Amino acid sequence: MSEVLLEVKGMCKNYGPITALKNVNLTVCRGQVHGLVGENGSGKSTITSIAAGMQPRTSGQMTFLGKEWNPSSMIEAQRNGFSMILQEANTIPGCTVAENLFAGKENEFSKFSLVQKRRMNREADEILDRFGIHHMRGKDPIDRFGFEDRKLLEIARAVTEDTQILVVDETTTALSLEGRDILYKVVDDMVANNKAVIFISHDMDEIMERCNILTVLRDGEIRGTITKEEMEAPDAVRTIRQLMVGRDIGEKMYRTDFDASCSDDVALEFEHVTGPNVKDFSLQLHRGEIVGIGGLSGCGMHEVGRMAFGMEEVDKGHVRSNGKEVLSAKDAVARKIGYISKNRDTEAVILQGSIESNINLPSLSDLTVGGILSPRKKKKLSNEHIDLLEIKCRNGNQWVSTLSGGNKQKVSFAKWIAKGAEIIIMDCPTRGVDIGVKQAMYGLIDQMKQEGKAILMISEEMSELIGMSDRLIVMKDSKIAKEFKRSASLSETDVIEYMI
Ligand SMILES: Nc1ncnc2c1ncn2[C@@H]1O[C@H](COP(=O)(O)OP(=O)(O)OP(=O)(O)O)[C@@H](O)[C@H]1O
Repeated sequence: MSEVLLEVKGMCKNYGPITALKNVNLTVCRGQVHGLVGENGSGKSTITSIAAGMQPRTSGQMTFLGKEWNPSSMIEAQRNGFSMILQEANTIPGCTVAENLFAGKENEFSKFSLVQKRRMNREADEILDRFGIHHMRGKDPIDRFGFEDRKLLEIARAVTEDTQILVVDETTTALSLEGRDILYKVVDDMVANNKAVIFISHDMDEIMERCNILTVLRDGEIRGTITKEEMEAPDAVRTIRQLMVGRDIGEKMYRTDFDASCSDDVALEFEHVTGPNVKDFSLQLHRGEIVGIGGLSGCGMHEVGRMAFGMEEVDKGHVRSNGKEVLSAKDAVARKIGYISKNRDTEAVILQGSIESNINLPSLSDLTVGGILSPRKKKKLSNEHIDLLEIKCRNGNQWVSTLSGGNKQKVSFAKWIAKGAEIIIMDCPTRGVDIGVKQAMYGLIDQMKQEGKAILMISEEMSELIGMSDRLIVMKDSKIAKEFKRSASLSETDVIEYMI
């Protein structure tokens, strides 16, 4: 075994009555891409965030580079060679790219109490270039960039020459396809330089391809460690899934039918729509139809979703639902349009609110009896959907901010199902969700189609687009580049050809 970098012994973490970690032992060595896998809420982010100095443990010991390890902040951990890329975007709005890149390190650029902005911008550009991120410059305002680009900046911020362990916490699903290549190169370089990566992901293909050792967690406990040799066994994925979930969940993920029929009724229509990053986009989405949209970063697909929900200005053309113009997000909700934003923590859920109030939010008018909100109806609706999506929580009163990433995503999905939305725009709907729940979500999406709902699924996950869509639209440079019909022979290579 190569040199041990991080050793965690008997770690426990309690949040009041909630036990997040029970007696966890973990060893990370040089040269490892150490996968941490487990269902949503199993404790993956808790272990890594404690080791990265974000929060204290309840009990247990850690050593890093052979010494006792008790970092009191992320900055302290990073200075000592332990960095983490968080699940959600963690940039400061209103600042420049360089100010974000060097947040907490401003002193390195100050002379006579003044920050040397030019030097800061220049050094930022050099760092960005080193990572292959040429389209962002130090002087640019961060607010000009979308979620995917801000995530790239976080990668550049987290990794320095001194980084010995990098934690990648469910980062790939937040990235565009090109962004993933940048991340994978960082991971490869870490291994080539005999450092280590702790890699958290729900994508089993990615885990099997990238990692050379795996630790499986369930309910805050380590359930097994799988070596490289064991990962190469023919039934390895099945064994790992069983360890994660505690039961055999089978192989079926997506729809198995190839019947792309739907109603002739148009539920949502884009007529020659032009707006920010979208040019002359036309589409008719029918009742009982799932239309997928895919493309590379900046292709315009996320903006199409925002326009459909009245969140983005339309400069030219029309967006209509049931023949009437969609004027605003409020108007969209009233017309039973739902929208799951990719930007989870800032747009899809209210973090400082309970699970119950988040799930019920779009449905408040339906939960009113004689002008007064019915507490019984509120509780019933939220409890039904907590059960339906298996949201891991104590009860509906728990704040969304205290949920694991995947469980927050389930809340954002649940509220539109609870509303009975007729048209649902889903931007990366299964982001950060574990395999068992993903399977359940695909089943629900298929059921919605059967019930005549209209679904627009925007995604970076090629397999889910191909697996679920009746029609698949590829966008490139703000326009539609190609439309595919549902087919058993459609492959990822066919689709990617039109993206690049
Ligand atoms: N501040 C908090 N208060 C209460 N419970 C919390 C808090 N933070 C985390 N938890 C709980 O700790 C458990 C472990 O969460 P953690 O985020 O580590 O899961 P995870 O395995 O990373 O999940 P995911 O795959 O969804 O990201 C969850 O049940 C979560 O609700």
